[in-house]
Amino acid sequence: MGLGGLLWGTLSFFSGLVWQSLIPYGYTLITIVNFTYLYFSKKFEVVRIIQMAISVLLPFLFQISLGGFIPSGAVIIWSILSILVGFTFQNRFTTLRWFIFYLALIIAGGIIDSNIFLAGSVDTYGLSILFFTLNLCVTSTIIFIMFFYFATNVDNLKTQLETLAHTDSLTNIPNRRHIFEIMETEFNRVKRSGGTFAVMMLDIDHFKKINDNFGHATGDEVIKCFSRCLTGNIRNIDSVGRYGGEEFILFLPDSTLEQARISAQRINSHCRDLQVGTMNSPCEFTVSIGISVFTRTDNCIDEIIARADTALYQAKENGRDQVRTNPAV
Ligand SMILES: Nc1nc2c(ncn2[C@@H]2O[C@H](COP(=O)(O)OP(=O)(O)OP(=O)(O)O)[C@@H](O)[C@H]2O)c(=O)[nH]1
Repeated sequence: MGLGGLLWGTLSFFSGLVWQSLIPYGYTLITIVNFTYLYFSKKFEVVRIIQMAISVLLPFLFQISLGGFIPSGAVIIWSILSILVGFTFQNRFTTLRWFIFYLALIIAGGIIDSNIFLAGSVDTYGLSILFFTLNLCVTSTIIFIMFFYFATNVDNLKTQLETLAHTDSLTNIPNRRHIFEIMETEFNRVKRSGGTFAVMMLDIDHFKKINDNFGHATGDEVIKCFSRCLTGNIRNIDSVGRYGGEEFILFLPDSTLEQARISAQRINSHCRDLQVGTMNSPCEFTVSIGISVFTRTDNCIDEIIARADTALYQAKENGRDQVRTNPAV
């Protein structure tokens, strides 16, 4: 766009429109200053607004300086191009607002240029301006709708991809990466502002035997059943994620070791009552749970997870189907 301003300015300059050429040259200059400012300040929002504003307003100013729509018709295409480029670096509804602004300017410009209000009637020149305005509004709206539709599809695809990248496909709960992101954010918040949280590692006991005895499909059903049990037994501020295989992780904000232990025991005993239907006998399962809490000396979330993992290992070593904390309580 900056290059476009440079070309337009040069074209105008050598066509004898010396002072008018300052407007596109000004556009190029502001663009360079704006992007240099972005490079150093990283204030994307400010730069975005300035760039969209000059992209819509300066072509109109250039047009006025040339004497209206007819002598400068092509310039206005510059604006619609800038607005469409807006789709790539801002929200599509923000782009829509800029487009409505652009349409309002075109309509206002067309009406003023046609002289309809001053003259009280419209002559052949005025009529051609009004037709030109109508034509411009219709074609730019059609082009805008096409781009808006395309941008909507891209946005929907982006949302779907984000959901896929964050969700475990078997259980529909956050996957390992996403639960880590959640825990890391909360860890940083608690480290800075104070507070506490607990982390629970949960593992289905002898899951290999379930697979071997009942088949892989029943194994998958057990994982889903356990996942439902977890989501049904947590507060809405807690987060659950599939850590991998038959291992899950529960993140409990504002919880002490004792509170987390009570919650873990509830999950542990609830699992004993669960059954997954199979062709033969129902499949029952138990879980082992290890818990730890945030301490002020922790430097990263992995340290708390490692402690919970040690507690889980102890629960397994001690005969499974039980809850262990680290430190022990
Ligand atoms: N059905 C099914 N099995 C899985 C899935 N992910 C991992 N597994 C199986 O889970 C089993 C885990 O076995 P182990 O790590 O030995 O653990 P375990 O048998 O539960 O033994 P303990 O944890 O010591 O009680 C492995 O056989 C994996 O192949 C899955 O998504 N579905």
